[in-house]
Amino acid sequence: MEQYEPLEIIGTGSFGLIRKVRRKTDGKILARKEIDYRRMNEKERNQLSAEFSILCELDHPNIVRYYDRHVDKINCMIYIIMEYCEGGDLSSIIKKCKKEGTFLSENTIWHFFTQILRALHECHYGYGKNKCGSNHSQQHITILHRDIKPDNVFLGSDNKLKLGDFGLSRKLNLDREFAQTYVGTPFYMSPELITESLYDVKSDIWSLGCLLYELCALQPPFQAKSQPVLAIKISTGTISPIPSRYSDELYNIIKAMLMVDPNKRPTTMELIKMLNPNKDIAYRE
Ligand SMILES: CNC(=O)c1c(C)[nH]c(/C=C2\C(=O)Nc3ccc(Cl)cc32)c1C
Repeated sequence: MEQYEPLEIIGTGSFGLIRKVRRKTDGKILARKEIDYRRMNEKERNQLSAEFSILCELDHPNIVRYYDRHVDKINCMIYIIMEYCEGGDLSSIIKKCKKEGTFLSENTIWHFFTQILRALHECHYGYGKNKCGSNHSQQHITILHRDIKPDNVFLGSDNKLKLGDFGLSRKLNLDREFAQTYVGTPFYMSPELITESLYDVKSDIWSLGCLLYELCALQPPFQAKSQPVLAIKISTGTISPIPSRYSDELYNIIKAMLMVDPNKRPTTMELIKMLNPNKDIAYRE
């Protein structure tokens, strides 16, 4: 770890904190997730191993780039070196709007949504990049993020959004295999998790719908003071309208992703096809 000069702590991720670091060889600024594995149980250590194997597979402009990992056995620490995102997370951007009494423009919301959708499409239908030397040939893999929320989407130095923190993610070998246990943020928990505790690609789509709703309304679509009441609200799937400043098209996409029946929710491919290319014209790559 002497390769990196530690700088300030910038946030917390799954299992540990996130610190800004400077790579000594070239001065490049990176982000380091620091995990004390003494405090981790067997299940958490397995999940961390899963995160690492997932990070090795992903290489996409809208996914936080993974660089390296180190184990410090003396201090029982694991360090994961990743891309630094100087714009911070979407949660801070939403909080800033609420504080200032402003809303994100529809154009910005389409721009943000398009990028997160591309990242999620890569997770659900991409091909492994095996960047860490594993010898499997490029094959289709399904990666469930399982904790899509504004805190896990970051703004990179290239002004691109990056889906991050795969600390709760799961790689599925079979497309329809379910990840048996649910973890993640209750606000964004999908109805099928409340009833059956099964998680698949359509559960990520639900969370993406919750995130898109929150970009518009500056609050989650389902809120309650207790988890049982929250579970009832989620199971009904009833949402309040988004501010009238936004188009019906935006509201319709949110409603499609928040269908209680997961089979009625669109896939990332169907969403990409629904998006009118003109919606992103201001930011076309
Ligand atoms: C107040 N903190 C920030 O503005 C902030 C900044 C400038 N960067 C971050 C976070 C990350 C960052 O910059 N790179 C990351 C890679 C993985 C994960 Cl899980 C998080 C990050 C944060 C939370």
